[in-house]
Amino acid sequence: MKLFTSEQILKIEEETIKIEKIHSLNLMERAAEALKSQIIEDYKNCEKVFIFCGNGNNGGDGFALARLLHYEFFNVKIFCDLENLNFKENAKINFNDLKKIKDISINDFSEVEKFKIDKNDLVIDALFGIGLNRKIEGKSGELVNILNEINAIKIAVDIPSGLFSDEITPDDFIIFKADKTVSFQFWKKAFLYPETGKFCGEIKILDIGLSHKIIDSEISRNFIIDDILIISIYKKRNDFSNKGNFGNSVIIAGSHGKIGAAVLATKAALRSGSGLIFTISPECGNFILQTSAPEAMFINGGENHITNIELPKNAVCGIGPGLGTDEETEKCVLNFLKNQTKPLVIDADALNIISKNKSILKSIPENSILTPHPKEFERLFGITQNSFDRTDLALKMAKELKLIIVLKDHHTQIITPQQDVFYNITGNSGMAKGGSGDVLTGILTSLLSQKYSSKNAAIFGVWLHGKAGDFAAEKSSKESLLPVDLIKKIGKVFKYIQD
Ligand SMILES: NC(=O)C1=CN([C@@H]2O[C@H](COP(=O)(O)OP(=O)(O)OC[C@H]3O[C@@H](n4cnc5c(N)ncnc54)[C@H](OP(=O)(O)O)[C@@H]3O)[C@@H](O)[C@H]2O)[C@H](O)CC1
Ligand SMILES: [K+]
Repeated sequence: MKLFTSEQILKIEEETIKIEKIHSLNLMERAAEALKSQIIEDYKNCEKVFIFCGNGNNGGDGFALARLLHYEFFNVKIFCDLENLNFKENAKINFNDLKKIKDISINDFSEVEKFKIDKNDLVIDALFGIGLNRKIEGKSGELVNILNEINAIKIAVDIPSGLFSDEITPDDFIIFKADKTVSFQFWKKAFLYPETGKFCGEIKILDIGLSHKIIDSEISRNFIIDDILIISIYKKRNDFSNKGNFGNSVIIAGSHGKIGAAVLATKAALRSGSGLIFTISPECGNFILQTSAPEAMFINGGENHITNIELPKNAVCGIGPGLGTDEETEKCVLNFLKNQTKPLVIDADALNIISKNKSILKSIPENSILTPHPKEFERLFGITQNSFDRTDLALKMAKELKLIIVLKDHHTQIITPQQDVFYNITGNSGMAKGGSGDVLTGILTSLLSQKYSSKNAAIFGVWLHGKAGDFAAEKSSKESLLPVDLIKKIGKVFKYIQD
């Protein structure tokens, strides 16, 4: 799914109106209908609904929703700025329609504290949408501050009021804190970054029937990884095949005390479809690896840490988990990287070694996949002001070095040398634990060895890793989820794609 800026969304909206020969009011009605259905689905037993409306089209959505919910027997109360009824056209039409319904009370923002709002009531924010262009101040600002203190179920229409859709919102802005954001047709960039996403709660995207023809022709370099994209990437296994058809994955990982990282990466690679798996690890891990992952072949790379890397034929490598940064390992890894010609997966301590020897970056084979978490990224490429800027710097580095950067975060991004950004929306906070990254390295190496392009391996692997985490968390809980649980769910994810 493409990710658009607010300007592009407006354009798509206008062109849909033109080619479908409809009035913009129809789109507002569709939006309100979709909102109503979602609220009935999620909160049908909720009695009181408090809707707060601004003067633009976001407010118009709120007025139209109030009318529709009233006809569904909800007790609806509307709040707007009665001292400034300077509405945009469609908001005005819906406001006037609402005034005709005598059972809906219309109140001024300043009256909110006269009402008893219960924890099971709905507070709906339709103050500002993607048209926000400055800080919320004055009466609306005071209102948002009050709403943020109320204990109720809080829903934002399209985007929490006060957030910019496409860029970082300054720290001093007043922003509605939603439990759920019900947004129209597209994800917005603000939902995907930690600084702004924390205001959005759960995200629900509603189809309001904007023209697919227009959406397809509108160019974007930003994408949400959805099931449609994954199905288009997934390569069905040919029945007439043998282990030689699915590549040789080589996991280069582990050191004394960190053999677990090698085990996790190896097991994840085994579960992700590669034909043969080799693990290059120090001798101290031999018994552990052979016992816990007997399907993989052990190659001795040193005594207690890796000092020597000898690859089998046709190897596709993933290097880094648990290597440590011993001087000998550092020398060995740098020498190894210098001599590679095929794309490989580079993670964890291999990234830390590169950070200390940045000149090696230029020798890394094109289209290799680097998987830094924010700290590793900072060590590699420098500090940025915020996570939006981090994406920009990653784009620059991916282009300059011709590498795929997997920027690990709550919504991990896959950044390509061609300057595309793919945002992942699978995964959960239960995966924020040591060892999860090792599992990802195993999956990515395995996919790369099966001849997925680097870009597709990164997109597919990151999505698969998150989806496995979601399946695992469903079964137990985020707290108790372990990286080994992800590995156990990889099979279920493949089954999900095939069905
Ligand atoms: N995407 C779609 O296809 C549809 C979207 N809908 C809804 O429409 C809003 C966007 O509506 P819009 O009217 O463009 O914008 P807002 O409602 O967000 O804001 C209205 C105006 O408010 C002014 N503004 C901006 N920031 C502030 C502020 N901090 N304080 C006060 N006023 C502010 C600004 O006007 P100015 O002239 O003052 O600059 C805005 O124009 C979208 O989010 C959806 O909810 C449709 O209903 C369905 C189709
Ligand atoms: K809003």
